[in-house]
This record gives sequence, structure tokens and C-alpha cells, in this order.
Amino acid sequence: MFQTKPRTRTTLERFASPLQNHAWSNIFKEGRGQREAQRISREIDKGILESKKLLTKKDKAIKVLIMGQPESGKLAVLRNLLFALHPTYFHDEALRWKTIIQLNLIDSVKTLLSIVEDELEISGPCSRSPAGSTSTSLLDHYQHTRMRLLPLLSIETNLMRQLHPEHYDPSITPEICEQAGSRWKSVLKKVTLVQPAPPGSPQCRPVTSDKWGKDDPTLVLAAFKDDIISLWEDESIQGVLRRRGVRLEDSPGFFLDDTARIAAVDYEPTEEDIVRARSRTSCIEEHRLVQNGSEWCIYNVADGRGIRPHWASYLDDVQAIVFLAPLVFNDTFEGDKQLNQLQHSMSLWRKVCGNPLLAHATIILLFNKMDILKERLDAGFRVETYFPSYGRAPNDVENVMKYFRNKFLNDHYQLSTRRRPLYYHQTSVIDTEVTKFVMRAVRDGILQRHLESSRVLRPEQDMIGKDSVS
Ligand SMILES: Nc1nc2c(ncn2[C@@H]2O[C@H](COP(=O)(O)OP(=O)(O)OP(=O)(O)O)[C@@H](O)[C@H]2O)c(=O)[nH]1
Ligand SMILES: [Mg+2]
Repeated sequence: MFQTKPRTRTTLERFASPLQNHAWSNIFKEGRGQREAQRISREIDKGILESKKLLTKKDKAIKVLIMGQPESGKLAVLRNLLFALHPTYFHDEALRWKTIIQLNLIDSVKTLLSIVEDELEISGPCSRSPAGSTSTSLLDHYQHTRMRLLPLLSIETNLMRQLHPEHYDPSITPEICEQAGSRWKSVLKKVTLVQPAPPGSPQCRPVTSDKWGKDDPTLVLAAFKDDIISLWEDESIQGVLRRRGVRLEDSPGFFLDDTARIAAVDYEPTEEDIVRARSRTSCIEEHRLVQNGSEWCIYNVADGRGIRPHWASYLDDVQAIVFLAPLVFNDTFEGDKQLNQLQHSMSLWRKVCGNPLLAHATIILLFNKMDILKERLDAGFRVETYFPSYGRAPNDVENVMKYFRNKFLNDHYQLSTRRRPLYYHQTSVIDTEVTKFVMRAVRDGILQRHLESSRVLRPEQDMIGKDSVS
């Protein structure tokens, strides 16, 4: 016996039913009103269909989270990954990064001057500097240079005020920071306009804009290029840094060795400069792009007290996590001076491994800042001092790596709620050439897993639980 299938209500009917007794319902009873109502109904149905399509598309996007403690190299990895997926992704951002790099350079000059100032306060005008010259000559040099560099120092303040008018507080050391709602990207876009070189001219014109006026960082930096170089190369100042064990070279956004290039009027940032530039992220950034028909959705997940509560909404359907673990074993954590940076990283790693929402995600663990690890070990810092369980094992890269790798892999094994692929690589992500290969491997690995899970490809081998290293 046939049974009549109940007619599916149209969208309009579904929406209309609560309105039956309302005067509005009369509109559906009239001819014109009916046609109008049908048109609206069709539009609503079309809208629903389109949002469904969008949702399906979003579901199909390869969702990748880049995670790690502050300053672990997330942004540097993001830029490298985006370069691997889409080589021109940053082209129209290059000029904005130029200003950030210039600010990074000015910031290093400020740090240098404040170290010298501090040294002079402690040692007094008559003591000898380690380089053999008296501190009076250090004082003279410092005072002379500081006076000359004053205009340079003031453009940083002005620039920061322009970038963050809403948050500017002169009592706080300015730091460039990407923040939800921050205007800095649009401000930089307005002020960093390219002026094309006149036809036939072999030289680029300054990449600058009139909007800066006298504060144009390109022109101010060019004017002080030689002073900055002589300050950085000064033997007595280098002596102070050596004696204090300060290695500005290891600090984020260090460009003093490149002053001649960066302070030139025709400076344009290279890929490597963009990767090395320091700009703190204080929000969760989303980057979407399509590569060879696959849509990628990459999130740079900033870490910080105020941000962690917002993570939860990003953890659904994650296909891969790129986790940054910088092996800087002897630095304290900025947010908590009692905590070692690497211990902080390990505690974050444990949270990621044990999170049930991330149980299906492939993990790519990057032991980053290998260049700094090597430098620290060469300089004689002993791992045992900071991690007593390391004991008397040889204090070299190979053994130290093995020790930390085992710690991370062990946590992953103990805390993961199900078996899943884990790949690990040793990286110095500011080395763009080498990182390119790692990022291509990361890209291909994620894509392969994505195709397997969407059953487009059958896995060639069971990768579950295997580790890989490059
Ligand atoms: N020497 C060295 N520096 C690195 C490496 N990776 C990142 N850096 C530098 O460390 C600084 C911080 O890197 P970012 O990529 O901004 O780190 P982040 O994790 O995004 O930091 P937050 O935005 O504070 O969360 C930058 O100046 C990078 O150039 C590395 O492998 N070696
Ligand atoms: Mg960042």
C-alpha cells in the first residue's frame, strides 16, 4: 500500500508558521503577496544551499594550527609555510615588513645604548673598560653618539604612536605587535608607498612616502647609517657586551649586522629579512589560501594568558599541528621568571598532546632555534645546570638533542588518547633556504594525510606512530 510521503515544508512555511495569527500572515493569502512570499522563500533556500556549500568547502579545507610558546618562532614558520604554499603570498606585505624591520633595527640601537649607559653608571667615569680604554672614552663615545642619534630614537616613539594610537602609553617600551583591531597594518600600508624609479634610472628611488614627513624612517636611518655601524663595531662597546655575556645577535629582530643594507635609501626586504623580523602576535591569525586546488586554512595561535581561553573554538577538525619547541634551555620565561623557557614549552606540549579535541591531528614537532642551541653549548652552558636529570652526559648537540627528543616523544606517547602520526624536525627557521625543504616536506605530509583521510588516496604505508626526522 502506498503511503503519501508527507510534503516537506518550504523554508518559508517553516519560518511562517509561528506567524499564523499575526497580521503579517495575510500577505501570504493575497496573490501578489504569494508570489513575493515564494520569491523570498526561494531566496532563503538559495541562501541556505550556499551556506551549506560554504560549510562543506570549509570542512574540506586543510586546517593547520601553528602553536608554541611566545617567541618560539610561530610567525617565522608561518611565513616559511606560506612561502612554500604560495611564493608570492607576502609580495604586497613586503613594504609593511620593511617598516617593522627598520623599527627592529632602531630598537637594537636603543638596547645597545642602554647597556652602555648602565655600564657607565656602574663602573663610574674613571674605571677601565675591558677593551683597555678608560671608561671616559666610552663615556665620550656614548654621549657623542647618543646626541647624534637622538632624532633616530624619537622616530620610534612617533612611529609607535602612529601604529597604536589607541594603546599608546609612553611609559611602556614600545613593541610592535599584531593585535586584533590594531590599525598598524593599515597605517603602514598608507605610509609605505613605492615610488617607481624613473625610466632608464639604474637606481631605485627611496621606497618611502611623503606622509612620514620628517619622520620617514628610511631617510632618517640612511642619515644615521654610519653612526649606527660605528656604534655597533666600537671595540669598547663590544668589550662591554662580551664582559656582560650579552649576545644581541641572539635576540629577536636582530639586524645590526645588516645596517649598511637596511639603512640604505633603496632598501627592500628579502624573504629572509621578513622571516627574521620581530613582531609579536597577540591574537589568533587566520590565513586562507588555495594551492593546487586544495584550500588551506592556517592559524597562527598566539600564546598568552588572555588568549588561551579563546583556543577552544579553533581546535575542532584540526588536521595538523605544527608545534614549535625552541631548545633554548637556559633562558627564563618572560611571563614567569621562575620558569625556564623550555620547561614552559614542555608544559604547553603536554597540554596539546593530552587534548582530546586534537587526538586525530597529525603532529609536526619542530625543535627550533638549533643555531642558538649550538651557540649556547659552544659557549659552555651546561644542560645539567638547568635540567639536573641530564647528568654528566656529553654536553654536545647530538646528546642534548637525544635527551630532549626522548622527553617530548615520551610525553606524546604517555598523554595522547589515541595513536597518531608524529613527525619531528630540527630547525633554525630563520635559515630560509634550509627551512624551505622542511616546509615542503611538512606541506606534502599534511596534504598526503588529508587526501588519505578524505579517501582520495589510500595510504601507501601505515604511518601511525612512526616518527620521522630531517
Ligand atoms: N636565531 C634564531 N632566531 C629565531 C628562530 N626562529 C625564530 N627566531 C626569531 O625569534 C623571534 C621570535 O620569532 P616569532 O616567529 O616572532 O615567534 P612567535 O612564536 O610568533 O612569537 P609571539 O608572537 O611572541 O608568540 C623572531 O625575531 C625570529 O626571527 C631560529 O630558529 N633561530
Ligand atoms: Mg608571533
